[in-house]
Amino acid sequence: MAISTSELLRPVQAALRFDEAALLRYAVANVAGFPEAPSRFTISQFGHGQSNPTFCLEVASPGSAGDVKRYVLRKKPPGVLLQSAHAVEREFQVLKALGAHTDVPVPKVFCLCTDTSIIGTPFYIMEYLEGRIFLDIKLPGLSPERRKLIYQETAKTLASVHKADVDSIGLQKFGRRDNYCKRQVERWAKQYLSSTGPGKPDRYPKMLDLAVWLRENIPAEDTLGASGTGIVHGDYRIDNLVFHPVKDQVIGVLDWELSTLGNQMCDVAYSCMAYLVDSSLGEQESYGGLEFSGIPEGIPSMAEYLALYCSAAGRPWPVREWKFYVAFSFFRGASIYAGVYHRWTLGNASGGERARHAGKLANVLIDCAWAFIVRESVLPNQPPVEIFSPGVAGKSEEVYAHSKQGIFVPSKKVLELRKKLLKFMEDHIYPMENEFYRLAQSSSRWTIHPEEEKLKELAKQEGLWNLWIPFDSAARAKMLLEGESHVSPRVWNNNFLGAGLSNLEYGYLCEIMGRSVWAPQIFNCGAPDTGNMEVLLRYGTKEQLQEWLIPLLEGNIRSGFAMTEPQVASSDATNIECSITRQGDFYIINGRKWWTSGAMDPRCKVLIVMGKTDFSAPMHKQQSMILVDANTPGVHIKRPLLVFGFDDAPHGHAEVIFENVRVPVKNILLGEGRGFEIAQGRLGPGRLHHCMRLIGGAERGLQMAVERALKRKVFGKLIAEQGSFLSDLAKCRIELDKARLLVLEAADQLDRLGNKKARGTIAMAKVSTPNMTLKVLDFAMQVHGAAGLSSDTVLAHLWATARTLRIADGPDEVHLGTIAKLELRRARF
Ligand SMILES: Cc1cc2nc3c(=O)[nH]c(=O)nc-3n(C[C@H](O)[C@H](O)[C@H](O)COP(=O)(O)OP(=O)(O)OC[C@H]3O[C@@H](n4cnc5c(N)ncnc54)[C@H](O)[C@@H]3O)c2cc1C
Repeated sequence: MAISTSELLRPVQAALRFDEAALLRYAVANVAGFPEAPSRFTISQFGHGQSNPTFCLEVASPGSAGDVKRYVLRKKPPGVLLQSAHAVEREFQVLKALGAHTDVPVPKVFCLCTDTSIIGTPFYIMEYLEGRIFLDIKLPGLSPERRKLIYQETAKTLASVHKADVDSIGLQKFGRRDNYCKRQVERWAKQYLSSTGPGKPDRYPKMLDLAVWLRENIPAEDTLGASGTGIVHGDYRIDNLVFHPVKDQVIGVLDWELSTLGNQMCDVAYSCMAYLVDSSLGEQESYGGLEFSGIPEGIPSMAEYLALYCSAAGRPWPVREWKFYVAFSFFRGASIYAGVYHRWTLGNASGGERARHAGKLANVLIDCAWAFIVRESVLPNQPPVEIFSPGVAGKSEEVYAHSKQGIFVPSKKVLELRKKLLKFMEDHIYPMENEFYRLAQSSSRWTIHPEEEKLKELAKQEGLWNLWIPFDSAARAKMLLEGESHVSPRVWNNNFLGAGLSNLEYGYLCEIMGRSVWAPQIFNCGAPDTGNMEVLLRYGTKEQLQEWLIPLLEGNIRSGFAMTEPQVASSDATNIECSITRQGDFYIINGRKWWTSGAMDPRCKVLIVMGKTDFSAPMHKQQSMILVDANTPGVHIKRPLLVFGFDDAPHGHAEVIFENVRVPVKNILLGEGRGFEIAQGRLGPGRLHHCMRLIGGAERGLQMAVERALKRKVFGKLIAEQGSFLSDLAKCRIELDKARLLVLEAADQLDRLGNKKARGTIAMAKVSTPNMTLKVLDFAMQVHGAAGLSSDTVLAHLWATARTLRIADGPDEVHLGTIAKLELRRARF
């Protein structure tokens, strides 16, 4: 459980007492609003913390009916101090700048006193923050959901500190930014030497070796002093944060004694120390951190915490340099604890008797550094993404927030986007449909209508571009690509990584795009591009992202997904026969695919091909996915396939032969044998996007049916006045709204629980939505009479598309099998 700020207060230690009357006179004169002749003035000391002694001043004004004001005083410790340590003047400076000019949560500072005649040392007075402090990093007594929120907030707050622009808040001279690590290694090495040795506590030789290793492994980025530099807090830990008394929100970052400017990744590594070592002072058997003692449910792993930080701060994933930063943190900690221990031997450690253990702890940290250095791997190559899903906690708060209005109520942001989208459809898409159809039925059908590219630019300008990208996938790509000079600034400036929506939020927008078969691609939200981009966002390497994802995000190229083969039942992908065989630095692909949607499009430049890299491996480890440049020799586009006579030009569904196609090894996605894993990641959201679009198609059909029925008379009455019409209309509305709710529920589950756990509901949506859409469109066609079956209305094309989706992305029977299997499993347990 957390402890409240006031619970940390203790009587002042005898060695730290000072002249209270002098302080009172000073405070009255220098702190605005400080009661002038208080009826009560008491001082207590915060019992937590080791460095600068910190006190609570309680002041009651006369006649104020017992109202007590609280302030916090922080001072240097008495006695001889190490040079540059305990710099309360610097603490004051950084708190003042951050408080005045940024959103970083810090206590307000009132005055700094450098006159040592008042209470013996310099001090400053600041705001007292009543809130919760989590002294135990395991957060006992909290639910997993709240633990996750507390750690998310901790990572985000550190990112907010690091994002402060020191040049514009007057802190540009607060420290040097270049060569920070190099200078820090020397500083703490020197400090260690001055706290240990002859006549002082023993020196640990491994510490000297550690200094050598660090000097030899300083990251190249350290010399640059540009990106990744700025404010470094220096002691950023969860117990230096004050959380709001009720909400899981940081209201104050404390203890800025070690703050400076420099390489901020040092700060991040330091804030991860709790995962690796328990550095609380005390007599203990083991000093193992969370990774050793077990990470309590809800608390993210170190890699996840780091990913949260990198995402919030917009920093690249530090896989190469992480060993240095962590080892440096241990080194610095060891030097600090050696200093604390030395001061204890001299009798002036502010932490009192607990400081007797600091010497031992310093040596533990040195051993931990070496244990970390010799680890083979310290971080996954790519940041984990699961932690970005809102989780149960996000959901429960969301549900609570919405409970006054209903669960599926779109946010203001979504409503605004929806309004814009509806207008765009009215102004630009519906009026162009006939024109698009005309070209698609002409001899130039496999070319792009010039208006399409113009509308794409307009959609970008309107902020209606790539709305499908879920925020967690965007976060991973940002981490991998941020700072890469050859990524066009357009990607960042124009929100090409989406609007930060969840799948649920996208659901409200995608269905509007689904009202016209031409719309999704105008917003770069069409299949199969979205599924292919999702694969790259989730599983691509940095190089793959640069080569293929960026042009796809920009809408400069299109893509295809080649899995289905004519000669085998492809609803069971284990049957696939296409071979992907390694030869030196290349893979050779041989196989025959069909229904590769989009492959006829002149802009289609890349295909994701699924095939087998190892025919002898276990069933689900045989398949791999590989990126194939569509212009590679041996890729033969044979013919477009027709769906009830529609060839869907200029997009098309192609039969493609792969004949000895040579593809560089770097094009493999995720690794050999990982094809099924990727398919799971791709198909979940992709299937739901189809369903969302179908809801829109059904909605348009229903609207057209009503409009027709209100205009056309049969046997003396409007169709809308016929009883059979009314009853069918009502039934269609019921079916449509049922399916919509199921799709939204599946999207919500996808956000909260992930692909695997949401698969049952996704399967239900995937079966019910095309079947519902077919019924509604059939009704609309019936109301239109023969016109409904012609190409004079959009109904026939919408119907043909809906019919394909009882087969494409898995036939109904396969999804029904999934639902039934889960149902039986539920019954058994
Ligand atoms: C318009 C359209 C676009 C497409 N786009 C693409 C694309 O871009 N890329 C791509 O790779 N593929 C694409 N496909 C192909 C599609 O994914 C496959 O058609 C689908 O997976 C089914 O495979 P299949 O055709 O080989 O049918 P089969 O596997 O031969 O199945 C035939 C039938 O068998 C029955 N069946 C299957 N499994 C079961 C079961 N477990 N229980 C009971 N009955 C069962 C079902 O009735 C099923 O329809 C597209 C298809 C269409 C129509």
